Amino acid sequence: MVAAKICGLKTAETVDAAIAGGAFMIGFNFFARSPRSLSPALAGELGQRVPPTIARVGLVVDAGDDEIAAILAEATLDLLQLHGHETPDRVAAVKARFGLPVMKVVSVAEVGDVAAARAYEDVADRLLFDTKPPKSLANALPGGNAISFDWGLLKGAAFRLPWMLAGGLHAGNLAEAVQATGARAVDTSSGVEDRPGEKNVNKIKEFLAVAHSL
Ligand SMILES: O=C(O)c1ccccc1N[C@@H]1O[C@H](COP(=O)(O)O)[C@@H](O)[C@H]1O
Repeated sequence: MVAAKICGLKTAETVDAAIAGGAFMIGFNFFARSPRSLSPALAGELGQRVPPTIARVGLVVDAGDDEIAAILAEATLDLLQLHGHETPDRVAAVKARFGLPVMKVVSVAEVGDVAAARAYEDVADRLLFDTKPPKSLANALPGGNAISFDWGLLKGAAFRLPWMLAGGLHAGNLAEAVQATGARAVDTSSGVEDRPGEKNVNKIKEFLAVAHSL
């Protein structure tokens, strides 16, 4: 069984689908430019539907302390996903200031990017490997672009922290991605949508069923 996180949820119906399907984490996106972003107040409300066995993850991108504090004032979160260019020192500072575990996203395009994850092994609680947004993609988001990276780059890699795979994952490519990387946890956002920001409960269900079959 591969553990799965469903990210970018912003309705009760889709949160309930992720819970019913057995997601081990659900993600709320606070990056304002994303079609998946929601207000801290709505995340707080939706988070109350989530049982304590499932982690509520808050996704932020290069957020300052004030922004994170404003989110946490309205939404109870169990984990912060830092999806920007946060340095190891910044990761350590966020953990110390807010007392929450941190998952650092490492953006991957080439083998050196995977090696760069080592710098976070002493400060983060988890790593998440996602596709580096291609320069050729106008208005690319820092993540959530439905693009996979070369999974072979992770083959045989071992880390001192639990890690997850993300980037363009959907029910149709999940088995191959897991086989290629050895990932035991995966994350998706656009792979369970009909269009950017619009999740489909059947796709959520299907993605989770495939993950749990692996
Ligand atoms: O989904 C977004 O809009 C987003 C915006 C800014 C940073 C990260 C974002 N999404 C995260 O990116 C990965 C991969 O997403 P996808 O499956 O390729 O759509 C995942 O962690 C998303 O939560």
